[in-house]
Amino acid sequence: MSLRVGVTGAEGRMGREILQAAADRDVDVAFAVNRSPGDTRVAGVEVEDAADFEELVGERDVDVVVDFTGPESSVRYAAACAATDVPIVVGTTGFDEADVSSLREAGEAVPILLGANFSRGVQALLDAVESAVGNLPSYDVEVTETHHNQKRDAPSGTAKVILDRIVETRDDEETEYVHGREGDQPREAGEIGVHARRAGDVTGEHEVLLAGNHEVLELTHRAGDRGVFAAGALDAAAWAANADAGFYRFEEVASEL
Ligand SMILES: NC(=O)C1=CN([C@@H]2O[C@H](COP(=O)(O)OP(=O)(O)OC[C@H]3O[C@@H](n4cnc5c(N)ncnc54)[C@H](OP(=O)(O)O)[C@@H]3O)[C@@H](O)[C@H]2O)C=CC1
Ligand SMILES: O=C(O)C1=N[C@H](C(=O)O)C[C@H](O)C1
Repeated sequence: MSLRVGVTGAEGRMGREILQAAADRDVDVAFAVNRSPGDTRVAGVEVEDAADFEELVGERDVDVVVDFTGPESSVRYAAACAATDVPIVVGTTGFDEADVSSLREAGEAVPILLGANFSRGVQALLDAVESAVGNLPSYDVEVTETHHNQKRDAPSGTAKVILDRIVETRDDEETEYVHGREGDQPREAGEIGVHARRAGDVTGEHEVLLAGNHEVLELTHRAGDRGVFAAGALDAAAWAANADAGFYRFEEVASEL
């Protein structure tokens, strides 16, 4: 039987990609919602009002919800999923610690799968970063991300996951993030520079630069199309639909998909 998904943020950049990818791979759409639904259909699917999410997720036959919206709504949708026993894959970024605690709490009732980047290439980038940082412990590290001019959160969710991986690998309590630099600000030991650029319609780029000992290593991922995120999110949805309740991160389960 084919997977039945509920889609939030259906008229957003990612919501549209998810609905198109669902149509392309014969995934059924139980419902699609947007905060301010327009009159048009997206990939042949009628878009309903996100105000009715709690009713729709309880009443429609849905295996898993796929959510790319904003932190407030994702927390609300995850709580409604927990109350109705429906797993949810969350692609939204920009959460604060309280939001993540709320998502974890929802994970006590249903599978909650959080992924800041559903591309396969970024999962490989994380492994490459771990290897490079582990092998070059004394090198300076700078992380730069570039996105389209409509992106709200900075640094990107992916950059934060990359930073977490660097810090876990270094295991150095002195590490401090420096977001951009200005004025008289020489580099301190233990610093990791973090740079967020916003321009045009760039889909998403992440670069990790390691420099020391008269050499430079650059590890870069560029997404050419949002379809890579949608494909990974639907793979994750198929996994989450059959998982046990719990709070999962995409980078922990990606190799199983
Ligand atoms: N994990 C991954 O692989 C990826 C993650 N993302 C993340 O997904 C999220 C959405 O990105 P994108 O599609 O580009 O954004 P868009 O702004 O294009 O779309 C977001 C959609 O969700 C709705 N929405 C936004 N914020 C809220 C909110 N607070 N409450 C309710 N509805 C909301 C909007 O509806 P309305 O227009 O009515 O407000 C809109 O339709 C971002 O956090 C982004 O960083 C993006 C790409 C890949
Ligand atoms: O907002 C985006 O567009 C993207 N957001 C994600 C993030 O914040 O890391 C993933 C991707 O880079 C595109």
